[in-house]
Amino acid sequence: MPDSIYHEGFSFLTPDERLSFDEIERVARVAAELGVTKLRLTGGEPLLRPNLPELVARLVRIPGIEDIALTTNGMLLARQAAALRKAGLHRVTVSLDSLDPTVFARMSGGRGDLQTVLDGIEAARAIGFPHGVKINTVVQRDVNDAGIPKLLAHFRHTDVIVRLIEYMDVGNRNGWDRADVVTSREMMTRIDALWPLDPVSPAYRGEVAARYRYVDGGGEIGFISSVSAPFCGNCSRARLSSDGQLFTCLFATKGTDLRTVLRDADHAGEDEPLRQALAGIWHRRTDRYSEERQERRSRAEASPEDKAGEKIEMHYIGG
Ligand SMILES: Nc1nc2c(ncn2[C@@H]2O[C@H](COP(=O)(O)OP(=O)(O)OP(=O)(O)O)[C@@H](O)[C@H]2O)c(=O)[nH]1
Ligand SMILES: C[S@@+](CC[C@H](N)C(=O)[O-])C[C@H]1O[C@@H](n2cnc3c(N)ncnc32)[C@H](O)[C@@H]1O
Ligand code: SF4
Repeated sequence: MPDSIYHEGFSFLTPDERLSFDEIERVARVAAELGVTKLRLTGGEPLLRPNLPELVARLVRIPGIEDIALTTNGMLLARQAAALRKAGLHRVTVSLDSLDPTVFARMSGGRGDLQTVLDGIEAARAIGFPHGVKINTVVQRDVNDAGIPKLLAHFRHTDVIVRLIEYMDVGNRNGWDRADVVTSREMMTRIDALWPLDPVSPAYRGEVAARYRYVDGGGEIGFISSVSAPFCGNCSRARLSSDGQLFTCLFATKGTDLRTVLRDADHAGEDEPLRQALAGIWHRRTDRYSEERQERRSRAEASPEDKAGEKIEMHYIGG
C-alpha cells in the first residue's frame, strides 16, 4: 500500500462499509455448505483487524471447515500468536522476502522491522500451530534473489517450510517486468547446487506449491510458479474483500457485491439468496488470467498488463 496513495488523509473504509464478523461468518458457513473446506485470513494486514481471534473462533466452529490459515506480514504476530492458537487457528504463513535489513526495508516500503517479524515467526513456532508455520518469499531478480540461500539456511532443519514465489504482475502499481521474475526452475537449479533436492508428492489436488525436500534431511521447501507454469486449470479459490466483494481471480478487474445480498432487508436472516449468489458466481466463472498471460507470451503479443485494464490491487484481496 504505497504511502503516496494511502497517506494519512486517505479515506479508508468506515466500520459500516466493512463486513461484520457476523456477515463474514455467514458467508463462510454458506460456502462450507457448498463444499468449501479451507479458509485463509489475509489482507491487507489481517492482524490489524481488532479482535481477530474472535473471528477465528467463530470460523473454526463451522461444520465442514477443516483448515483455517492466516497470512500476515508478521509485525503483530508475537503478541497475538497465543490468542490465535487458543482460538483454534490451524496454521500461519508469514511473508518474509529477505534477511538483509536493507533489502527488507526496501521491499516493505521502509515500514516494518525485520527482527520483529523474526520474533513473530519464532513465537508462532514456539506456540506450535497444528498445521504448522510457513514462510512466503516473493523472489525478484537483483532485489532479493542473491539473499535466498541465506534465508533458506536460516529455516533449514526447522519445521518451518519456505515457499519461493515467482514475482507476479498483480494490481496496477507494482511496476512488474517479466525480466524481474526468477523462475522456479532457475531457483531450483541454484538451490539444488547448494543442497540437493528431491520432489515430494502433492498433499492435495491443485496444490499451488510444488514441494521438495532437502536430501540431507534439512526439511521441506516449496516453489510457486504462477508465472512460468500457471495452474488456473486447478484453481479452486475465491476471495472475499473486507467490504464484501467476491473475486474469483487474483487478477480480476471487478468482483461481485455480496454485501448487498447479505444486507437485503427483504430477505433478512435467509441464507438461500446468498447460497444462490455464491453458487452462481462459481459456476459461471471462466478465469484463467495466468494461462492467458502465458499464451500471449508464446504468441509474442503485448504484455498482459498493457491490456488488462484496472486490476484489483492485491492488498485488497490478499495473495
Ligand atoms: N496466480 C495465482 N497465484 C496464487 C494463487 N494462490 C496463491 N498464489 C500465489 O501463491 C502465494 C502463496 O499462496 P498461499 O495461499 O499462501 O499458499 P498455498 O501453498 O497455496 O497454500 P497452502 O497449500 O494452503 O499452504 C500467494 O501469495 C500468491 O503469490 C492463485 O490462485 N493464483
Ligand atoms: C498481499 S500479502 C497480504 C497479507 C499480509 N499483509 C502479508 O504481508 O502477508 C499476501 C501474500 O501475497 C504475496 N504477494 C504479494 N505481492 C506479490 C507478487 N507481486 N507476486 C507474487 N506474490 C505476491 C506474498 O506472498 C504475500 O505472502
Ligand atoms: S490467475 Fe486467476 S484463475 Fe489462474 S490460478 Fe490464479 S486466481 Fe486462479
